[in-house]
Amino acid sequence: MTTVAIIYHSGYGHTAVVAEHIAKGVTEAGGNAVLLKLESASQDFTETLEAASRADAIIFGAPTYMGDISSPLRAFFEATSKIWFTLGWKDKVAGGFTNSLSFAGDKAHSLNSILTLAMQHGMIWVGTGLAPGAHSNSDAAPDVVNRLGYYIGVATQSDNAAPDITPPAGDREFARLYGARITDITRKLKG
Ligand SMILES: Cc1cc2nc3c(=O)[nH]c(=O)nc-3n(C[C@H](O)[C@H](O)[C@H](O)COP(=O)(O)O)c2cc1C
Repeated sequence: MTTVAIIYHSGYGHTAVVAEHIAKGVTEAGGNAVLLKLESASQDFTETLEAASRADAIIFGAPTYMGDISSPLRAFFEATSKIWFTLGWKDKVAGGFTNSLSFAGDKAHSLNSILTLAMQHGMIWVGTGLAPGAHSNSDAAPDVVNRLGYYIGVATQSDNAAPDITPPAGDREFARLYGARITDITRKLKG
């Protein structure tokens, strides 16, 4: 079975909702989703590194804080340097997601941080593979998939409200489709 590790941080629960919908997509596509939540920048990453190394694909996610990925994911990235020395994750499939408050909010910078890490490891990056869901603000209703128009990875937006109601349905569906896409592509590549 195709195993997809989803390694993410979420300070207030909104990015966790996105991670859970990616996992749903993985499962629905017949894959084995392994959700690995990072708690802090100073935690011991040993078990997460080992679980990631066992997976066929790794999807990294974090909220955008101050225009970049939050510090636990950055610390985890630095902890992958020993794996980088041996190119241990070369040709694993990779993807990324981020959530933030603003519609833009410099989320592209966070996705590029994740993409850079994946490329340093020689991984095979999978973008969203979706057309933009909206071409104007008036089209960008909460139930529209890819309403922010992202291609590198999944970008979602949550309001200052509880994570059971935000990010909205279209963003959750965007995440679910991405999990399924990465599972299908990984299966084609790895057999
Ligand atoms: C320290 C901090 C910095 C933030 N910086 C940004 C930012 O640069 N852009 C943005 O759109 N939202 C920013 N936000 C808002 C968060 O991205 C937003 O609340 C998001 O839903 C948090 O996700 P989480 O619940 O998974 O932690 C910031 C929030 C915090 C706490």
